[in-house]
Amino acid sequence: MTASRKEIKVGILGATGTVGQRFIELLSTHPYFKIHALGASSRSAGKRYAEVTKWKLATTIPKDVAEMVIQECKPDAPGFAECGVVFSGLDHDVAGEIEVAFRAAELVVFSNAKNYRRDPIVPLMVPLVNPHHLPVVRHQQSLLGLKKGYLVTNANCSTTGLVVPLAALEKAFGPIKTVLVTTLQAISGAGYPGVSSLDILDNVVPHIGGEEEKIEWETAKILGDVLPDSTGYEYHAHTPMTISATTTRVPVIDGHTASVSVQFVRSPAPSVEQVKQALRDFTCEAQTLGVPSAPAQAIVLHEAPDRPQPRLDRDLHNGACVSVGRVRECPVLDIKFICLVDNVRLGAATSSVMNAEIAVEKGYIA
Ligand SMILES: NC(=O)C1=CN([C@@H]2O[C@H](COP(=O)(O)OP(=O)(O)OC[C@H]3O[C@@H](n4cnc5c(N)ncnc54)[C@H](OP(=O)(O)O)[C@@H]3O)[C@@H](O)[C@H]2O)C=CC1
Ligand SMILES: N[C@@H](CC(=O)OP(=O)(O)O)C(=O)O
Repeated sequence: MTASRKEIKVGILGATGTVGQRFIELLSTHPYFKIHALGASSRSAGKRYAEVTKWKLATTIPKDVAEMVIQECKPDAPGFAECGVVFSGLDHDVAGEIEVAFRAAELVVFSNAKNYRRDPIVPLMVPLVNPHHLPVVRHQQSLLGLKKGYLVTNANCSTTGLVVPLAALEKAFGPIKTVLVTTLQAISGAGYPGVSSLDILDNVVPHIGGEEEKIEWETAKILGDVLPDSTGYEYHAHTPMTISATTTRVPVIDGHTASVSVQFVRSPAPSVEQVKQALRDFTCEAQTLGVPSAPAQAIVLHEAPDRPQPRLDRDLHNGACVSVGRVRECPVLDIKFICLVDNVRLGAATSSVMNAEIAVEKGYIA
């Protein structure tokens, strides 16, 4: 379906960072996206990618990328104007102004940063859950007087790992009423150099600034509906969902784990076996569209009592799925389970790439 697509040139903003490096890795072997322009801060601009990037992946820097010269993050910097898609892994301190400048220059931007996730005309899209939110970009364009440019964001990495199993459960059993979630988040979530080794080794840090609030409100937007005229979103409006999140940082390099308890609106609640079956059976639009980065299985259900584990399970389906295990009855709510997401792949770069692939497949990228 996608093998015959013509090449689309892409740019990467924040190309030197933690998320930027995953973009490079994923896009350097992509069937039709072709890395064409790289942007980072003025500290890096004008220099060769390999010269300034503290490459932290086990793979080597792709040869042609290593030699590329990094540009300033300006839409008129060499290369960006020719790009059909610009991916952003920019620090949130600077993402706000830069991303809207690229959009104003009629470029299509897929961002990881938190800045515009709450914007009522910007899709907050988790590719395994809500590609049906994409049509709101047409309203975004008409409000801003744009013909081609628009902005789509993906979710916070912990939110992403949570909403995939929640979406599967809502699809099978109807609305969820209450969610309690406690995360154990990897250090790569804080970017590079991130959390100091003296803070995180032999330790658990029970606070990640702003993270709990993001999980709580983002989930409601993602699991909500598009308004009938595609001019915005309803935040899980028919049946308000109460979510309480606690977030912690743990000494894991990649992979955010979460302990989740849910209560359904319906009573009696589904059994543990029914919940497991619904998680196993979950399929999503990214898979039916057949986009190149879609995992063969969106949710991998683990039966072993000690799985999922970040070190053992984060690489499943190239980091593009969510692992779920330890599904059991909850004596307080209805059901509880553990889930795991690769925070830098499905939690960040893979979601942006898959979102853009979905946009290509649905005709939103020329
Ligand atoms: N890490 C993760 O698991 C996740 C991260 N995110 C989000 O993705 C984004 C990137 O995160 P991450 O890769 O971890 O961050 P890093 O700190 O590792 O990388 C930040 C990038 O932003 C660039 N940058 C910094 N300042 C400027 C500037 N003034 N102008 C232009 N570019 C600049 C840096 O370039 P230079 O090297 O030149 O300084 C670098 O490429 C953030 O918004 C983050 O919140 C979202 C989900 C998960
Ligand atoms: N805060 C997340 C990563 C992140 O950057 O999130 P956000 O994109 O929502 O700011 C973590 O530390 O693991």
